[in-house]
Amino acid sequence: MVQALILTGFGINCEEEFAAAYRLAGAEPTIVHLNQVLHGEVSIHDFDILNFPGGFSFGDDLGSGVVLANKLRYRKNAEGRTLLDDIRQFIAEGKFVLGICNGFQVLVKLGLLPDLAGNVTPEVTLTHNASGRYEDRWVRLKVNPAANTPFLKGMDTLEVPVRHGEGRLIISDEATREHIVQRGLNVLTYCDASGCEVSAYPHNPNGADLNCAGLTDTTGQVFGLMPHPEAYLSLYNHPEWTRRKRQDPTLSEEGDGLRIFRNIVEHVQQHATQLHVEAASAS
Ligand SMILES: NC(=O)CC[C@H](N)C(=O)O
Repeated sequence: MVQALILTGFGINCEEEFAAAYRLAGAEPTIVHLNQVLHGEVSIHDFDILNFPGGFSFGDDLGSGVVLANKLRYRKNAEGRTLLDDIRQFIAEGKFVLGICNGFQVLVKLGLLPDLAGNVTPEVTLTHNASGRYEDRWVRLKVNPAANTPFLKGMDTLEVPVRHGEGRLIISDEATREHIVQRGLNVLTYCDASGCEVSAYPHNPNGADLNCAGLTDTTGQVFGLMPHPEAYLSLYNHPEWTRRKRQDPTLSEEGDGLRIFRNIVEHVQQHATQLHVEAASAS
């Protein structure tokens, strides 16, 4: 069974929704306090997908995700390794990392997204919404057709809620912006009800550069986004479900967000089967 490690602690608060998403997608979720990983009681290497849920880690002090990212970058275990060292090895082994909202902020502040140069130096940042306030509502996203990540395979648009105060992506360097666009790493943009990209408020809730709601790294194995797909697992999570179901009784009872979790779980399953077949034919 595909194993998903879900980190919690220090003010992270979406771990149960993450676990529900992976359970519905056919994986086995394990929720673990970050300290258990930092103290060597749990190894990320026993898992296939490493997950950073949303929340208010360290009360958003110094900027959302900053303290948690620094803990991963600088705190050394008994062998003198940081968790960032382990995460880099995890990615090099072909495994997957997902960060949502505060989790996305951690991956960006850590330099794992977009990580164009491969040296985990932060290249972009996420800061306070241009509206100057916390945005808590539903948005629609368009998947970049150039996206090359199993998380978004076969997807075109999706509706999901946002709830954040610091979701504004800033790309201050022109060369970085060009690289991101050329490689299709800006995998999600805000759009209107008809699926047309719209960068104006309120469609784009935070004023993000490139109208960007989510990024991947160059391998497509690391994926982060501001909106919350784990909060739309069932049609009944949506405020308009009664109206929609009345209009179309055949409407699927699955929420749009579940697709992302199904995608990555299926990808890991297929890859495991492929390795199994290769090992069997080699022996
Ligand atoms: N829902 C969240 O993860 C919020 C992230 C962060 N605390 C912010 O407000 O931007």
